[in-house]
Amino acid sequence: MLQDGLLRGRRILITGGGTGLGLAMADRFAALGAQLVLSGRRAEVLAAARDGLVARHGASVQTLPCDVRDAAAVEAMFDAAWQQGPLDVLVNNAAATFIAQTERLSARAADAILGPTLHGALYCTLQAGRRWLDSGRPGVVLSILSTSTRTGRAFTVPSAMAKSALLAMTRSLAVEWGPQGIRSVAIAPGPFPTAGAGQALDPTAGRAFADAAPGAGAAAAYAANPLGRVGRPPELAELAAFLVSDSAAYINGEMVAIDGGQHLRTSGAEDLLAWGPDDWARARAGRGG
Ligand SMILES: CCCCCCCCCCC/C=C/C(=O)SCCNC(=O)CCNC(=O)[C@H](O)C(C)(C)COP(=O)(O)OP(=O)(O)OC[C@H]1O[C@@H](n2cnc3c(N)ncnc32)[C@H](O)[C@@H]1OP(=O)(O)O
Ligand SMILES: NC(=O)C1=CN([C@@H]2O[C@H](COP(=O)(O)OP(=O)(O)OC[C@H]3O[C@@H](n4cnc5c(N)ncnc54)[C@H](OP(=O)(O)O)[C@@H]3O)[C@@H](O)[C@H]2O)C=CC1
Repeated sequence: MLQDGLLRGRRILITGGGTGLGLAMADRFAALGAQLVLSGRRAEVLAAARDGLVARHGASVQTLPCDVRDAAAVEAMFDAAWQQGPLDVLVNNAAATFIAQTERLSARAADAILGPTLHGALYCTLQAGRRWLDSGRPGVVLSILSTSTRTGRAFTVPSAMAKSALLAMTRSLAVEWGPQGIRSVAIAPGPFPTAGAGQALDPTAGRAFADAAPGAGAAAAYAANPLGRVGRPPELAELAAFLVSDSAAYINGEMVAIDGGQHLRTSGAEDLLAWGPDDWARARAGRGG
């Protein structure tokens, strides 16, 4: 249990902060006293997240709709955030993925994943880093990656590539920006049953990526995990709160996996090797394509 008020007064921008793991982090950071800046493409999703955080914690929450694929829009978002006060922490959480046979990916499909996941996180990191360096302020960049950075992952190749590149960014900036008081850290989640991940990774409804309680469709996913379950978003949020806080002041350039040890056994995607053409056709149809 982290100490009350651990993040009091810290201003933290979370990309993709209106849903899933981003919202779980926002909730925990707010409970620990942080002021939040939430970004994502959908203004109405951000507004609903802000209303909930205000109701639950009386938190200070700024919402800044932004498509992180657009470098100019990212710069404008950081200008708007900094106008209300300097940020202390950037959480690179926004990302996109879907399962697909790699040889069938069009260039647009690859870019739909690389754009937000890799370019978006880099654009945000550059904007935050420049402002911290110019003002001599310390800062923390926390990037939400994936255990694919350790295992690779079949059928989600652009996502695995983007997350691995961001791990390289985390390690490189730890050295380059560390002397100026800017820490770079990362979390590699295993399967956490958010709505976004379910939609992106399990279009055939419950085969491999099911909801929190073990059921028939989820049996394989649970059996694959040494701890016999998927992750709970508040567990990841607790780790994130620790890593961005001063309690982790000597952690720099490190990635922490939170997956019950699953990646030591499987990347999570091997079951898809058994899929035949009908399975893939159903998966494509599941997204309306
Ligand atoms: C089942 C086993 C899995 C094992 C899992 C193990 C452990 C889990 C590890 C998980 C690691 C990472 C997880 C996550 O990132 S979860 C977060 C997921 N959240 C999101 O993806 C939210 C954002 N998503 C989106 O915005 C969209 O879903 C999308 C990614 C599709 C992007 O939308 P956009 O509007 O930009 O894109 P378009 O619809 O215009 O499409 C662009 C091109 O991409 C092609 N496409 C789209 N979907 C698919 C698909 N499912 N398969 C193949 N191709 C796809 C589309 O056709 C366009 O290309 P073309 O113009 O050439 O047709
Ligand atoms: N859940 C899981 O099992 C795992 C998740 N992860 C990582 O955790 C993070 C959160 O995922 P999760 O919460 O599950 O999924 P979500 O789909 O809920 O989160 C993705 C968020 O990113 C935002 N986003 C997507 N594209 C853009 C864009 N172009 N510009 C700005 N924001 C964008 C979405 O908001 P909007 O659509 O409004 O823009 C959404 O809030 C991601 O980095 C994911 O890769 C890693 C491993 C496993």
